[in-house]
Amino acid sequence: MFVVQGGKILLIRKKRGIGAGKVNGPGGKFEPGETALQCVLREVREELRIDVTDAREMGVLNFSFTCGTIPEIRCHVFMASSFTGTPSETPEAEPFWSPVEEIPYDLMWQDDRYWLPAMLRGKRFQAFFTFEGDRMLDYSLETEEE
Ligand SMILES: COc1nc(N)nc2c1ncn2[C@H]1C[C@H](O)[C@@H](COP(=O)(O)OP(=O)(O)OP(=O)(O)O)O1
Repeated sequence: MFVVQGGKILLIRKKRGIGAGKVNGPGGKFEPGETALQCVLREVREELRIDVTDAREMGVLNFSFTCGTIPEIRCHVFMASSFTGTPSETPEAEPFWSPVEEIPYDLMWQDDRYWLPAMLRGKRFQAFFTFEGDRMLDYSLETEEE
């Protein structure tokens, strides 16, 4: 989930789980029976203690890993601009606001720099990425017409 307000984007330093130590948006794994929207709203509440009120799904990321022991990940990406509550640090995440022009891509998963700029221009997208550990090997990206 990427909340954007007044030219700033709400990011987290992830403290545990997949991608611990990286900067990302809040998010996490489905619980049984959840839709993607229910999942992301719950994860944002758990990780940042806020309730997003206008989530919209913008795209899907498909990750595969060369090692064969990590299962493929299908990741639904949402954007929003309003929420209730105050973003707060939790055992899972430390929130911070970044100017949209200064997103710290070098601290994020390598795929983010390929699709996040298009999403921030309001474009929906679908992408496929192959990773070897933390290193991105290959990708394909489809976005809506500019
Ligand atoms: C492989 O590349 C990835 N790129 C990006 N941009 N994001 C990724 C990548 N791999 C995983 N993610 C995202 C997807 C989720 O938002 C988190 C993974 O969260 P995790 O499964 O660790 O979630 P937890 O917080 O542990 O969830 P539970 O609370 O359900 O255990 O990273």
